[in-house]
Amino acid sequence: MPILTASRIAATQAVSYAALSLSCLPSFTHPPARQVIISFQLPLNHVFEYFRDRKALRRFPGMTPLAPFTNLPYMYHASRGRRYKAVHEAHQKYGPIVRVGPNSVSFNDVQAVRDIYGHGSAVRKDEFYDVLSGTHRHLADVADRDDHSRKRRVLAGAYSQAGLEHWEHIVADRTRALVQQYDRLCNRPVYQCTPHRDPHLNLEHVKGFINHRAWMGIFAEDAISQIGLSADLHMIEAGNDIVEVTALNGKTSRFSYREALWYSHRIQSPMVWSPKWFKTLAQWTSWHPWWRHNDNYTNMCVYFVQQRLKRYEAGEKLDDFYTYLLEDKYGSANFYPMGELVAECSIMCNAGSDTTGTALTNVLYWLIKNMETLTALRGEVDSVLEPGDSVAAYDRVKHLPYLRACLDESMRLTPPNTMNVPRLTPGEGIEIMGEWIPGHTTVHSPPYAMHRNAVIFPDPLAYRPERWLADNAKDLQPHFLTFSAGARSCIGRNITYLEQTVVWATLVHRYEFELLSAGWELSQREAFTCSPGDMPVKIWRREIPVGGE
Ligand code: HEM
Repeated sequence: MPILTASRIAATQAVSYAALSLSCLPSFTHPPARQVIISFQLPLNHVFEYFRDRKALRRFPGMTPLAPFTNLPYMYHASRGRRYKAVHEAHQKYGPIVRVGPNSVSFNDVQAVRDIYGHGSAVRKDEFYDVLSGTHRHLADVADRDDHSRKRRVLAGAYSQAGLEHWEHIVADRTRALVQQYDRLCNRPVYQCTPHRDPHLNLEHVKGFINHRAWMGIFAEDAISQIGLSADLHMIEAGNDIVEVTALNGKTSRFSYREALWYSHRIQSPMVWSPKWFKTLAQWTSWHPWWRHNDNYTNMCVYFVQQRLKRYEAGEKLDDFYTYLLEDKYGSANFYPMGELVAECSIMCNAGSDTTGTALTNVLYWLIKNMETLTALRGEVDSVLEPGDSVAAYDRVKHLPYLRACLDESMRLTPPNTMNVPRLTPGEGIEIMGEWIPGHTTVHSPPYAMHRNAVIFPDPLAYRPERWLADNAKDLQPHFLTFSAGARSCIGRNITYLEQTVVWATLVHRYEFELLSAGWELSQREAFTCSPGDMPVKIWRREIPVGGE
């Protein structure tokens, strides 16, 4: 712990008296004058806390000069969708430990990943999750360890590698529907915008192209609704992700699943980085139309669960995630409250669609930009599939090393989850990277920056799947933070690999692709996850060589 010097104590006391004198303003002060004084008091308190430095965090460089005083710079970058880049740039400039807010420190080092996220670490989920949670906690936002273990045990079978056989046929079926659409669009390409539309794109100019971003979002949403709740939304067949939902008040509405999720992320993601202010800021911005999307998303989850419960009560035997939630392994009802069932639906439809849709989009971008890689991948896929196979059988492609390396390399360069997933140090404090961090401090590691460490990933900006096949490939894993790490890492990673593997083996086997132009770049914008913008792609059927011709 740091030792206070005499000069530091004097400075601390001086600021302390200034702040104290303001907070003890006599009640007879004229109201407007009082407001003016209070508006000065707020920033002064921040300055006071900075010099007081109770937690000795002043030893770490600030992400910006203002960051040690206020969360505003972090929130500002979040509102512009480039928080992850600002953190990366700060680490490049100042080193592996950077203070990103008055009570928030980012650690860009694998030792920190072990200390913060590792099994056995005493940190817990940050207040960030508390303010975002609803009446009931779900698997991702529950802070209590026992409650988390209980939830994770209940769902473990559904998410396990062995459990994948239950979902393979759904993924194959949805991929088949996608192929039917892409076959149709080969002849008559139709460009559809999504919430990720790029304002700089001249839409006239993209005639003859499909929006691959939109289709990957639709695929992921359709697949997870079916895997999770047996909800046959058939969005791929419809060619859009419009859901029709009856809310508890009996009102029926139609809206885009993706829009509901995306705009509710957009409105919440900047303000949540100041958890103490979140509720106030939400109230102040309650007029904003994006909050309506948040309501839509909640209504959608409630509706999905109601529909699923109706089928359960009618005695229908279904095979989906909800079977695990509704009954134990002996078939006895679990009787979870409705709020908990809705909360689990919310995380499943969110984490299970947004991230995978993003990952599926990014892979194609990197493959088209690196044609020799695409050719090598095709060679591998063609070697195990027949020319006439319209959908890749998972059994044939699940162990293809180059395919897996292509997926991992895309998720390294463009991790769908760029967020520094925040954790709170325990009351007694902990040591991170050899530094003592006092209790109740927000700590985290940045995937985007970790994945650009040139020592671990030489030539870090190059898309080079071969690095995942090299002799030292195992050593890269602890630096790969796409799915976070430890006991709270992603439980859905087997599901997303299943989806990505089948979709990409199928698509590279069947189609050729072209971007709008050689220099065209895919935009990325972070809300909670980092979402690619719309992606115009020209597709056409391949002439598949028969018998190794
Ligand atoms: C490329 C795809 C995916 C990525 C990049 C990803 C990433 C992550 C990350 C970084 C976390 C930790 C979040 C935190 O600590 O706040 C997480 C947790 C979680 N993910 Fe995923 N995920 C993906 C796919 C999925 C899928 C397909 C599902 C569901 C079907 C899913 C469900 C979950 C759940 C329930 C948690 C909470 C786990 C816990 O706290 O025990 N994810 N994911």
